[in-house]
Amino acid sequence: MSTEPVNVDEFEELARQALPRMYYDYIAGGAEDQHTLRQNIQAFCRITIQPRILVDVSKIDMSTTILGYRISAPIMVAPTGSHKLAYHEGELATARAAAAAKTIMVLSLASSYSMEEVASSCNAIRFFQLYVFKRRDVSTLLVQRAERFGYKAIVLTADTPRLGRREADIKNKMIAPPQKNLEGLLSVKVEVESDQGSLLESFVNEAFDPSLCWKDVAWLKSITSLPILIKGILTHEDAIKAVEVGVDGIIVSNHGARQLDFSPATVSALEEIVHAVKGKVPVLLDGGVRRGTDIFKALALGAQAVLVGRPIIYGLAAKGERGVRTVLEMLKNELEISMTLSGCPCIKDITRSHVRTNTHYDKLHSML
Ligand SMILES: Cc1cc2nc3c(=O)[nH]c(=O)nc-3n(C[C@H](O)[C@H](O)[C@H](O)COP(=O)(O)O)c2cc1C
Ligand SMILES: CC(C)CC(=O)C(=O)O
Repeated sequence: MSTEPVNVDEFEELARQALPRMYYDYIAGGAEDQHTLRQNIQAFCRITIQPRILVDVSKIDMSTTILGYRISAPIMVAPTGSHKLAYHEGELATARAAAAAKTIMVLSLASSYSMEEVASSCNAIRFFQLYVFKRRDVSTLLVQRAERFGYKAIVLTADTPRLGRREADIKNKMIAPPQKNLEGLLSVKVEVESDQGSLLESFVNEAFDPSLCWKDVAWLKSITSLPILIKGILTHEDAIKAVEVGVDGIIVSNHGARQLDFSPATVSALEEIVHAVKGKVPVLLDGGVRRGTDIFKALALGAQAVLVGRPIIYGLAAKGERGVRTVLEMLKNELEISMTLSGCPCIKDITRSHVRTNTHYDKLHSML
């Protein structure tokens, strides 16, 4: 029997075997009771796909355009920090795999390799994810470097005024991994007692700016000409505000359930956000995407693309660059078969009527 993984979930077990416990727990874990972590996956399971038959599906075109950039399929690499914890070539390997898959990589500010090193290692289309520090001058400098080194958009992560309570990291006394982008600018070392729990949490709580608010989007716009996406939107109220302050895109995200436990599963928040946005800016989604059918469902509910977080790191930990390539290929292949079997030759053919959410079934059951 082959031990090669046949789906994305199987990479998680390989990664678990390959990684020191502290790192695996950090990557896999969510906040507190991890309720939202489970719901991110389960909410997809409550949606059914309504296939159409007798459609010519001899050619399937998964390509799409995000902020004017053509990608081979609506599957992007989510920003996740510290890829060297998983594999020595870290984000350099991830970026090469994203380039091979002809998709967009969102590089985390908290990357192990610097944004300049990643830029020169591949020709992937790259966006840069930003955290705003109390030291605004540092964030400004990072944005300017990203623009200079060919990053095509800024993804402002807005759900992290402080770090969520990740109990495994507290128990493991998770380290604060080095962040190459901050070298010479900001130290990740914090003054704490040695038995005080997660050092990453201490760093974030000391360095990130919890006063960041809507008016600061104007500040961000004043320091860059790049398009700005806001990551971490979960309500229609905030989606409307984001459009009002003039962002160029929205990422529906609960940070992989690592911040506020009991925040909604992202796919269950998607539709109200799509309705609120009324097509004015693209809406993307991340959280719990593990199958091509998940991607199909998110697109049917109005997302323009999805981003994938943990599976990319699991691929990296298990098999380096080849692992990330395989993860992206698996998701693409699965999306292709989902589109074929549901009668959708192109991305635009996937519509709201191709899925049902469980509310339909609840209604049906109450009628029976
Ligand atoms: C190990 C890890 C590190 C992360 N680091 C960042 C980060 O630096 N910036 C950020 O905006 N989001 C970060 N995220 C959140 C991801 O961008 C994304 O929202 C989440 O992983 C999506 O859920 P999924 O892992 O179920 O695909 C991180 C997630 C993980 C698992
Ligand atoms: C806070 C960052 C350094 C990493 C992050 O966003 C995460 O661990 O979820």
